[in-house]
Amino acid sequence: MRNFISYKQSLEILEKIVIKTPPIKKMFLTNALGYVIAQDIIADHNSPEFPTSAMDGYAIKAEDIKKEALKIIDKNPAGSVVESVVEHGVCIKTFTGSLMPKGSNTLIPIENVEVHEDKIKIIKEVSAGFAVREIGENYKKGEVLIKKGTIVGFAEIGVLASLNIVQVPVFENPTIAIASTGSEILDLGEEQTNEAQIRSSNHLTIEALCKKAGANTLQMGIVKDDIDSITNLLESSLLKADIVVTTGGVSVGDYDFVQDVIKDKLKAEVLFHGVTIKPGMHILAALKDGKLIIALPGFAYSSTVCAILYILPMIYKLKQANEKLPIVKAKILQDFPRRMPKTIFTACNVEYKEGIYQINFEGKKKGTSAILTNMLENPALLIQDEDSEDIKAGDMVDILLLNQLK
Ligand SMILES: Nc1nc2c(c(=O)[nH]1)N[C@H]1C(S)=C(S)[C@@H](COP(=O)(O)OP(=O)(O)OC[C@H]3O[C@@H](n4cnc5c(N)ncnc54)[C@H](O)[C@@H]3O)O[C@H]1N2
Ligand code: MOO
Repeated sequence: MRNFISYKQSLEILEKIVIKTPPIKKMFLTNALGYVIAQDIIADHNSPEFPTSAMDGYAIKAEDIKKEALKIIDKNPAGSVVESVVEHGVCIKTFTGSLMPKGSNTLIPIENVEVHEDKIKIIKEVSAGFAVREIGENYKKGEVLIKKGTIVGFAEIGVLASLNIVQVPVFENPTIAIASTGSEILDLGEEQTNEAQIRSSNHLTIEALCKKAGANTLQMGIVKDDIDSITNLLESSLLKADIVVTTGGVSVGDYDFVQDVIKDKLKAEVLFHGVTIKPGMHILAALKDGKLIIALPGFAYSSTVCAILYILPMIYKLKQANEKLPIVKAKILQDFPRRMPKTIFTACNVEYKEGIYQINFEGKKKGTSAILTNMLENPALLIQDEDSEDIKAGDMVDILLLNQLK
């Protein structure tokens, strides 16, 4: 008899394991999108470095705001450094992005003045320091701007560019090898020769999930339920990848050989085989030569849910990203009794309405763990803990937002 463990225990085991992490490399800034920053990014200068005008207007001394007229003594376009100094009774025409001229501390916008020949008359006053961007307004020298572990997105690209960081230190993305097992499954385009054959979807669903999470993927192919073929497939996968994912062949059937290969042929260290979750109870995780093997059940919904619950967090861990599964609270719109003493993940529809997430089950099909179409459109997974009560309409529940997976 296998020893089934709880979902929580299975996560704790994976949290603790030590696997080889991919190395750090430098990437050209615009290619770094989606990678994880490998060190804190610290500002090496103040931004702006000098008081800078935030509007088009006239640089003045604040004390002159009530003066009858101020003489325009110079023009100060952005990108040049004006030599003239603002003394009492004068101003310098200054533009958005120009450095404030020496002696000035306030910018009076052009809308607030009347110009008479070489003089301005202030018709609407502003407070001292108006429209002046102070030194370090954006960031100060020594400030940690981007933390190690952050995924590079559009804002990070912009901030790195402003720091003139051309080569960004990032963690190499992990490589996931995906292998599908099953004598009945056919790859895309492969000719069907009997009625019992079905198209394999698992390998492509898992590849899509892994790629979206930023991992490199290797399709290792589809093999029949045969010990030697599965052994070869796993051995070659382990040489090439950080994590090897298989689907099929992990339950109790006569032809479920994946578990035998992992345990008896590869002699891998089994971390767990069997978790009290629905779907995915037969999941097996093992370590071999510092690499992780995760064998998922064959059913399409089971393997997809398990890939989300187990593979994605491992990718985040290997990439060393500060990333978590998007689990939020939602209001459930119908009663939902507890079906079994397991952690259950049920596909539902999610909508953001009246300031909260709301879930319903309209159009969701009931049946086995083969139903992947329940994950189309605006899906989420309702999470029922192992020791939870029956859910009542209107309760706030935990859901995993599938369209917000990284
Ligand atoms: N007597 C028992 N039978 C089953 C049990 C059990 O505890 N006792 N568990 C059931 C559960 S739960 C699951 S989940 C499945 C898992 O079985 P396996 O991991 O061994 O998977 P297979 O038997 O190989 O396949 C299951 C199902 O999925 C289809 N499949 C397989 N590969 C793919 C693929 N790449 N793409 C799409 N679909 C695939 C396969 O044709 C089967 O229909 O076992 C239950 N049985
Ligand atoms: O493990 Mo199965 O995936 O529970 O249906």
